[in-house]
Amino acid sequence: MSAAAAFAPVRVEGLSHYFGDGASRAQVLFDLSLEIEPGSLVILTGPSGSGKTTLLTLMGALRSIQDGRLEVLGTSLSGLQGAALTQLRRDIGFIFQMHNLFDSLTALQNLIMATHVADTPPDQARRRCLALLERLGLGHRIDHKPAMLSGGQRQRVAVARALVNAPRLILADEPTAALDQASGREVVTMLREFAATEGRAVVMVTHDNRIIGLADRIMSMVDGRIVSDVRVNEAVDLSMALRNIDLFARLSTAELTQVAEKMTQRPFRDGEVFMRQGEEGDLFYLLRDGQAQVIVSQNGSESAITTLGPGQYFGERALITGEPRNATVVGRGDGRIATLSKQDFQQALRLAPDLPEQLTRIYFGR
Ligand SMILES: Nc1ncnc2c1ncn2[C@@H]1O[C@H](COP(=O)(O)OP(=O)(O)OP(=O)(O)O)[C@@H](O)[C@H]1O
Repeated sequence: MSAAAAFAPVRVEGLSHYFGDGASRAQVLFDLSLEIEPGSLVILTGPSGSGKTTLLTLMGALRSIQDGRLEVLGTSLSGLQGAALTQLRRDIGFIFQMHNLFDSLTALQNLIMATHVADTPPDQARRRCLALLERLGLGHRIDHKPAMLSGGQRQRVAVARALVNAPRLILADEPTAALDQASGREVVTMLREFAATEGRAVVMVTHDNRIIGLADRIMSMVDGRIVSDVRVNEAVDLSMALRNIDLFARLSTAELTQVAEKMTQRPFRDGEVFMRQGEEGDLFYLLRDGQAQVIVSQNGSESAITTLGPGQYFGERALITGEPRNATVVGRGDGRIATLSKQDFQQALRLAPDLPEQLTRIYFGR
């Protein structure tokens, strides 16, 4: 197992979720798998009702796991209860739309109150709370109660409160909704620094386009599924890798970036079967890290015909010809793979004007 995998703050495998019973039972999350690396600020975005908050509350151990696996800070949440559940929630900082500050306490007291769960010596706790409020531009408001603060100031107190015990994971739902652009960026920049310097992670649900550029990674959900998963720095990297692929070599930088943004990248484990001979093809694969073995079965016997390495691709033939997969491809060792849906792949090919002719030559020999 790689070091990153061993310490993933959040690991989701085959997670599904349902609301309601009997005839009104509705599935809202569909077989999600993802891993969040330490040190990253991840934005979860997508249309209303796509399942973002449901996923976030599952990660926060605020709902029971129904189907699949979810590990947070190394602890599996299935069946977790009692003291173990309380302990885990203490390691998580929550920032929700309803900030739940205590109305009868001042900003500073709200923060100090939150430090009580962590057995911090009172002097130290007070100093830390003051420094955080100062940092969030609330140094002159420490003795104000929530009713005397603006919506944006209340939200910043809630952010400070989530950070005060230095949790290893922060889950935030629309933390900038009540803030103007400058304060929104300030809050998110602070969360990002927090994630990066302490090796922690922040997962944030947002519709706020003004802050999306601050994320390390952007996951988009539609109808309970993750439809794209882009590591921001990696998108640039990925478009460089695409440029080296003959199929895409004629695309402009802007077009390559567009394609890269539609790709999903994820880790894979030794032995994972990416595609099987005889099946219909629905994805294009680009190997980012690690190796993959191409196996062809003929007359009942299997032979490994080649091993692919980083930067090499597979799966294009079935998407172009419409024929079933002509080989099985299996991951060898742990690695990372990027995939593109059939529809996005075909759209990308259409961007290169003379490509269809070339492809006909290559794949149909005409
Ligand atoms: N407690 C509940 N009981 C029944 N259905 C629910 C419940 N909570 C959420 N849902 C449904 O689950 C789906 C996903 O909701 P969720 O709140 O996770 O979406 P979201 O992407 O966070 O939306 P928004 O951006 O509007 O907050 C929606 O169809 C919603 O109506």
